[in-house]
Order: sequence, then structure tokens, then C-alpha cells
Amino acid sequence: MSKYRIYELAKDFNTTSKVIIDILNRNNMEAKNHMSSVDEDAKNVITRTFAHKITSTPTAGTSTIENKPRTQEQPTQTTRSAGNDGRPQALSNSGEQRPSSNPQPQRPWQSQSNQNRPQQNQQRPPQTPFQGQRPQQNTQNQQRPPQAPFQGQRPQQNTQNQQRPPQAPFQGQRPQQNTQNQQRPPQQNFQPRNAGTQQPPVQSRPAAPPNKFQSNNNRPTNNNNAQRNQGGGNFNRRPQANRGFQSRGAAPAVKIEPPKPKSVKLGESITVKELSSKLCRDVGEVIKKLMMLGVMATINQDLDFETASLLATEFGVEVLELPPEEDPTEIAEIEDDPSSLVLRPPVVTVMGHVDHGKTSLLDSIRQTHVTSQEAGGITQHIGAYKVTCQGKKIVFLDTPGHEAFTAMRARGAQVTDIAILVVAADDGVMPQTIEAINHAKSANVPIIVAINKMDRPGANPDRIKQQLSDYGLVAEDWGGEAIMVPVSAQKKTGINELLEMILLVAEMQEIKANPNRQAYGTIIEAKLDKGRGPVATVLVQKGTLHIGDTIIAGIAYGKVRAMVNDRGEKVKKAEPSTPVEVLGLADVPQAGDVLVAVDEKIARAVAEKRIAKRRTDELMQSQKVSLDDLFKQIQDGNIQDLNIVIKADVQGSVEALRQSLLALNANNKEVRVNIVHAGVGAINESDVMLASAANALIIGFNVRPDGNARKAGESEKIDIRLYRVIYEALHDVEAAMTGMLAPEYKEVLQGRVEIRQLFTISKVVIAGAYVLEGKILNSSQVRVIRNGIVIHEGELESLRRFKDDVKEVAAGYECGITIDKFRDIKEGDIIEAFTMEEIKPKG
Ligand SMILES: Nc1nc2c(ncn2[C@@H]2O[C@H](COP(=O)(O)OP(=O)(O)OP(=O)(O)O)[C@@H](O)[C@H]2O)c(=O)[nH]1
Repeated sequence: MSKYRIYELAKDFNTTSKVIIDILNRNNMEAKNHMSSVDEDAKNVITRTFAHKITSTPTAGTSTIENKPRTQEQPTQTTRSAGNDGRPQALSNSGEQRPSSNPQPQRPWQSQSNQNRPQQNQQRPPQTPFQGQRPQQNTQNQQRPPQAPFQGQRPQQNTQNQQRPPQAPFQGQRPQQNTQNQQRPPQQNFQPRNAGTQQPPVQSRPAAPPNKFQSNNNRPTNNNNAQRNQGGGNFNRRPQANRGFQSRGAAPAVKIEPPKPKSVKLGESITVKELSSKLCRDVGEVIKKLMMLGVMATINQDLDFETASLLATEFGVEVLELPPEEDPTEIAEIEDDPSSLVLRPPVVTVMGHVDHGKTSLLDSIRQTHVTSQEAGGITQHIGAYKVTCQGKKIVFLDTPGHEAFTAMRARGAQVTDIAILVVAADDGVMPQTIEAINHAKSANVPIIVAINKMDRPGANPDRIKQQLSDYGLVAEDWGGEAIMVPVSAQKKTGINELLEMILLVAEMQEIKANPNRQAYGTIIEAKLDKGRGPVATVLVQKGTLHIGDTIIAGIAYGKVRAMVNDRGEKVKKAEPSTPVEVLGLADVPQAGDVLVAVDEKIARAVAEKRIAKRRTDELMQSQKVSLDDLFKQIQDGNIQDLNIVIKADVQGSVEALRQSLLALNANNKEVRVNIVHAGVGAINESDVMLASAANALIIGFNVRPDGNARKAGESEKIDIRLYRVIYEALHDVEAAMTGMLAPEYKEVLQGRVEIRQLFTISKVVIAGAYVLEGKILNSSQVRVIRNGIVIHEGELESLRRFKDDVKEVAAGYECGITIDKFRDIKEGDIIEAFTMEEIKPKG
């Protein structure tokens, strides 16, 4: 059953709450205050009371009363019958009571109204304005007949809604209330209700006073009857009341909707709420539309540009893209016109396994191709040098090995255009060869293989080609695309061919830059020189660096005071692919920092912002991928590829792990497992640097990180996971991918102990050991490591100093240990002592 608040009824009947309460109390109905709720019966009582008032005071009102019944005269008959049908008496009564007021001059406005609204009039049975309204009321709410007085209260609405004549009764009764009503906004509530039914659209509502009258005129010609003179007189007599209606009808009753935009400007992302307000749409409407587009979003969810613009287009709004927000710590990169680009010398890095001849090859190239007349053949070590071959230049980075290459890449710098992979012909593909291949591939750098030591008797280039083909490098003469050149760094043979191949690849790669712009380069090396201050070797990559240019590199900035090239000559400018030592920076930048020539003010401002940012960055841990928060990172959209470095004790395990991890891709669409490197042996620093550069985690199976790797892992915040059961590794990765990983414990390393001597006393093997770092406790769990491979994991049986059992032994002391259920200990083995600590849940 419907419930009504007293104040609502008061509003509806254009009276005060007190009057309503009084009426109800008189009828033995409870109503305490304006907030009290009453039922339908109560409302009917009120309706009847008001109807009675109207019928019993036909002339009670002044002209205002007369104003309305006039329009109701015709309805009398029909409303009566309507009343018999259970419809309110009020209307019929009111109509009945005012025959005398009918003779009003309706025609003048009536005709206008008809002109204005011919269709409405046509649609409605003209003689019964009430009827015209009623059917809707009845269908909408048959229980609520008292709509009539309600209508009667809202003259101004009637002026807008020409279908509603019966205002007069209440106006007549409460002339003052009309003035009150002018201050009240409740009509706004009323209007929308009607808006969907009988009223014309807001925009088309007439607002001018004559219209108001016209609205009444809207009513059928039958109304003409006798009302004309009086009606006209009434209107004339009550200009104020009319004015009141007018102002009410024109201003507060109209819900002004903000105009819908034709176009919006959108940035990289915007929340649903912001977008709704930009589009001047309801949030619900926007969310609904998103759902229809297949995007489930909440009010505060960020939408990317594509989604937001698709949505705006759905609403018929044009989208203009805002330029990306500028990072105050970044200097906007200049986009070069393709027509301004010219070929520049390629920059080459030499990589390969230890002792395969990287340094010898670089030396040999330098000796054979740095012409002696240039600076007397004396080359200066500045981190890179240029050689000439067939009149063309090639730049070699002086630090061989993929570690430096990857360390630079980890800092976001990529200077290498081509990688030379040195493989000793008498040795073959070795672990670091594979690492180098993966490092280069991960950086998308083309590889040229130099099969070195061809002078050696055991040299077998075909075997090398065969082995390399297993890693995706198929030699050209074997039908592949990889360029392989046999060389001897020692005998200086094949060097020319190698350089020619470099030029060929460079040509194919179209390595180009615009020399006519402000310089952009990368710091290769930097140091603080006692006499000269900060000295940085810069590889200029784009533009030309001049003496006097203001430069910024990382947090260091200054003016170029002097430049020295790789042959020790002072130069005034450095063009693309030129390595130069630069003097003039106020600070020592870091290798890998980008150097840019800019305006001095910008350099200073950006440097200050970078220093501030570095401080905050140091406070916030850099977000590297980790199994612990992998799922959150996936959810945040930070990760699409889960990069993994695999290290294991034997090749079989490496492959088993690789295959099983890649198989996880079949069941997971949100993140893709990507193996950036997989190799045999202990986890080394290079693995950690690769993981850092590729934002990868490291999975070690039966292997351990060496000391340097552990330190690098800590400083680079690399998640190194060590397993002894493949299934556990798989389970962890899979669980992390689906947010199900709940690690409860983590391993905390307590100390490292070296086995130095073995004693056998009564068939018990006692290991004489020395604590290298940390400490070992009698409660420690231990892991026996031989050549980086875990050969046993278990618990200590005893820990002694001399003949006494002790609780712990610290670094620098000797001790005797026996391991529970393990006798195969050997001198030189390392024992890791560790404990498992409970991980506190994050957040
Ligand atoms: N016979 C022969 N020996 C070579 C050749 N190239 C290098 N070697 C020798 O191989 C050894 C290692 O050479 P390096 O140039 O130091 O090798 P690398 O790869 O730079 O070694 P690391 O710096 O330790 O990684 C040296 O003894 C060289 O003399 C070659 O073409 N022929």
C-alpha cells in the first residue's frame, strides 16, 4: 500500500502540513508531524476534505477560484461519471460548483491555444480536459484519484501543461499560498512526473504569460460556454496571481539540462566519473554503455584513451586527443624528419664466452684499422673507438662482454647497433655464449658470429655452426640468415671480412641519424679526474655536440668545456656515432645516462627535478617483477609478459623447466610466460643483470646464486627463486599467475661455511669447517653446495667447537660439523646455513 508523507500531501494539496495533520486528526487518523507517513485512506480523506471545501465554497475564492472552474465547466458531466467510477468527486464537484464562473471570454486565447496545439486538441476529447488527463492517471495509479486537486494547486504547471485545467479551486482557496509557492521549488518534482506523460517537451513549453492563459485555452471549445466575459475578467483582475504562475512556470519548474558537448578532449586515461561529467551524461548511463561495449568498469576506474574515445563516439561526441602529459624530469625528444636522416657509423659490441678472444679481437681490429698517421697511431682508452674500413667508419665499444652491454640496457640505454659474438673454433658454444645470444636477442640487436681461433689445430667451424643452430643462429651457408665469419684474432686473419660484414649489416639496417640538431647521446663511462674534474665519455647518437653547448646527463649538467676523441685529439664538435670525452659537467653522471644538449635554464630545472625524483625513488622500492605480487601487477596492468631466467644443474632440467613453464601459457590469457634465458650452472651476476634489464625473475633449479649474484640480486631487487623439485617451481609460477600464491615462509640466509678438512672418527665423518660469513647455528638448516650446484639439503646433526657442542659459530671461527643423513661431504664444499621465516602478509 502506498505511503505518503504529510509534507508531501501538504505540497500536493498546496497547503501546510499543519492543515493536513489537523484534517487527519479530526478524522481520527494519526499524524504527528510533517514527516509522518499516512496511507491511501488518509490521502482519500484529505482529498475528500478538499473536494468538499471546493464544493461547499463555490465562491469562496476570489477571482482565482473562478479562474479555474471556468475551464472545468464542461468536464462536469464526464467527471461526475468518472467520480461514479471511483474517481474523485472533487473534480466533478469543482466543475459543478462553478457554472456561474464559466461565462468567460475564452475565445481569444482559446483560439490561440488551438493554433498552438492543434494536435493535442485533436487527440483529446475536447470537452473533458480532466478526462483527457484522467485515463493516464488511472492507468498509472488507479488508487490515486486525488490528482485533481493536486493539479489544481499547480497553476503554473498547468500553464505549461495545457491539459490541466482545474487549478482554480485551490488557488481560490489559498491565494496566499500561491505567493508562498512562488518561493518553493516543489514544482520541480511535479514536473518530471508529468513530463513523460502529457506534457510537451521542456524546450517547447511556453514561458510567456499569454501562453499561460493560452494553456487554459487549450481546452476544448466547449469551454467557451458562458465563461468568456468572466474568465477574461478574472485574468484581468488577477494579474499578480498570473504573474506568480508565470514566474514559477518559467523558472524553477523547468529542469535545465546542460547542453551536451559536441566534442571532448581526452588524455591518456580518464576515470568513468570524469568522463561522464565531460560527456554531461549520467554515470550509470556511461557504465551501461561500457557494459554494452564489453567493458565492466566501476565509477572510479581508469579508462584508456581508446576505450574512452570509443565510448564518446557511441554518444555521438567527437574526440580530440590531448598531448601526453609532460614529465618534468624528462626532456622531450626531438622527432627527426626522415628526410633529415643520414647514414651514421654502426656501433658494435663484442660478446662471447670467457677466453674465446674478445679482447684479442678488439685489439687486433684496433691495431689493424686505426691508421697510424692518425695521432701517431696512439689510441686513447675512452671506452669506445672508431675504425675505418673501406673508407667507412665503425665504432667499437671497448668493454667486451654482454655484462656491460646489459648493465647499460638495464639503465634504459641502448647504444649497440650490432653484436659480434665471438666463439672459439676449438672450444664451441659455452654457457656465456648462450647468455650473450639471449642478451642480444632480448635487446633486438642483430648478431654477427666471429668464429675465432681458426689458426688453432682443433678448429672446427662446422661444429660451431651446428651448435649455434640449436640457438636459432643458422649460418647463411647452412640455409639460414646468420652471418658467420671465421677469424683469427691472433693471426689477424678474417678481420677485414668481419668488418665488411658489419658494414653490410649496418647498411641493411639503415642506421641513420640527423646530424643537424641539438646533440643526444649516451654516457659510456664517467669518472672524477683529479685534475680535470668530472670526465664523461659520451657516444653522440643524434645531432652534433659542440664546445659551449649546455648539456644534461642524469642529474649532472654543465657546459661543454673541452672534448677529446678516441685518438686523444681535442675536437670542437662530435657528430652522430662519435665517442668523445667531455669535460665541463658539474657532477659525475652514470654510465647509461642519456646526455642531451639543451637550454641552460631547462638543464638546471630538469636536473633539480631529477635529484628530487631520485630521492623519492630511493625511498620507494623499484617495482620489479616478483612472484609474491605478480598477480597484483597483472591486475594493475603492469605486466603482460612474465619474463623468466632459468638456471639449473643439468641441461635436462633446464629443458624440462622451460617446457613446463611455457606450457602454462595454454591456460593463462592475461600473462604470457617468456623465457629470456635458460642455462646450466650457478646463477651469476650476468643472469641478475639480464633479469634486471628484462624485468625478469630468476628460477634456479638445484643451483645457487654466487656471492656477486646474490649481492646484485639484492641491489637490483630481483626475485631469485630456488627449487629442488620442478613441480614446486611450476606450482609457484602458476599460482602466482592466478593470484593463488600464498607463500608462508621465506628462506633467510644465516651464513656460509667452507669445508676445509675431513676427519673420520668411529665411522662418523666430521667436517672441519670455517665460517666465511654470517654464522651457523645448531638449529640451522643446511645446504651443501659443490661448484655452484646443490648436492644436499637437510639439517645439522651436530655443531662443535673443539670438543664442545655449541649453539652457534660466527664468521672467522672454525668448527666441526656433521650433517644429518649425509656423509658424502668433500673438502671445498660450501655449506649454506639458513632458516625459514614466516612472511608477513602484504598490505
Ligand atoms: N691461437 C689463438 N689464440 C687466441 C686467439 N684469440 C685469442 N687467443 C688467446 O686466447 C686467450 C684469451 O683471449 P682474450 O682475448 O683474453 O679472451 P677474452 O674473451 O677477452 O677473455 P676474457 O676477457 O677473460 O673474457 C689469450 O691467451 C689469447 O692469446 C686466436 O685467434 N688464436
